[in-house]
Amino acid sequence: MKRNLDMKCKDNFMKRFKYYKSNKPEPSLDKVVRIQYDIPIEVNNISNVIEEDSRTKLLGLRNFTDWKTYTFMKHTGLFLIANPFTSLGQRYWIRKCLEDYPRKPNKTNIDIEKQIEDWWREIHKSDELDRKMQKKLRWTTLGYHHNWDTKVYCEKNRNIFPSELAELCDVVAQYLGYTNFNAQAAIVNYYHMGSTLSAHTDHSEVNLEAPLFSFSFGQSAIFLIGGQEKSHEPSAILLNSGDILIMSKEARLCYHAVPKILQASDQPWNNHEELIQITDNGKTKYINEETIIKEVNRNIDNKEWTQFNSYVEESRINVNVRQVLMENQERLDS
Ligand SMILES: O=C(O)CCC(=O)C(=O)O
Ligand SMILES: [Fe+2]
Repeated sequence: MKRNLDMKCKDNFMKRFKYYKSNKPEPSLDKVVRIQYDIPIEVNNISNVIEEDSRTKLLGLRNFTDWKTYTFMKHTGLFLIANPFTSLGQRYWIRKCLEDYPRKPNKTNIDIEKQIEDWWREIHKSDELDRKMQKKLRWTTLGYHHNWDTKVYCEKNRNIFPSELAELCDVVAQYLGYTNFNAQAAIVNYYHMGSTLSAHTDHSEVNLEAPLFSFSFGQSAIFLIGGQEKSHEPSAILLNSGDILIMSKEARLCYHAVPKILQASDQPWNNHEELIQITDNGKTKYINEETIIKEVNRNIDNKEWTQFNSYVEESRINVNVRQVLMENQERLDS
């Protein structure tokens, strides 16, 4: 009994999780690392001088020179790129996560209850939005589908990974000096205002050396990251729309969680000066240029954008991308 109590006391992660999850009383944000306002003492602003990549424009990103990148003193291998997306870029990615990614053959949490071919179309098929079905979507998996029971990936449970998301990860990986990153699996998480994600580590991938890329859109979140044991006191970081978090090296296998979703202080997806048409731009690795130009630019039209806007006004979307295989490995069974 006593031992049990001691063990529980050592779970500093859980203690923090409960503190930030609480609604009554609301947690203080004083100790949350918030890079939005000024540079807190816990982080270092690193400047990465790297040649521009012509693909940034196509993917809704600003030029590398405008990116603000931070490392964390207490968390080696953890990087935060503060929203490098333009407003139009955010709109494009939010729309992809809602309209395209939950579509079959991709898997969603709704599958066990009902197979829905096209979730976004389904919830909008009558004049009135199906709010119940809208709220039901909690995750979608892409590429190698994460198996939530066995935690094992397999070839039979794999679909083509979206080319635009592979291209986006390739650009961010190159920016950080990872020249061989290959996006092969993703979980898209959908959070509503009361949603949480409990403490876990992501260790199903064969390749645990490759970094993990996490993109956040819509409402904000308190993100907790600790060490490889739950006894480590975690840090709380505010993640805003457009932020990219990279878990690499020591941070790759650390416990993390989302105890709270917070109302965003602004809407970077609705900054009208940044809704500027993109044009032809040079070499790409995976995507078809014409397609992406068309798909990005149609979001300038506020009418086309309305339904997606309503969704992100009360939800957060997180896209969590991993490389599964070792370098030069083509399949799990090879
Ligand atoms: O929503 C987040 O920021 C984290 C999601 C996550 O950790 C995961 O999908 O494994
Ligand atoms: Fe995770």
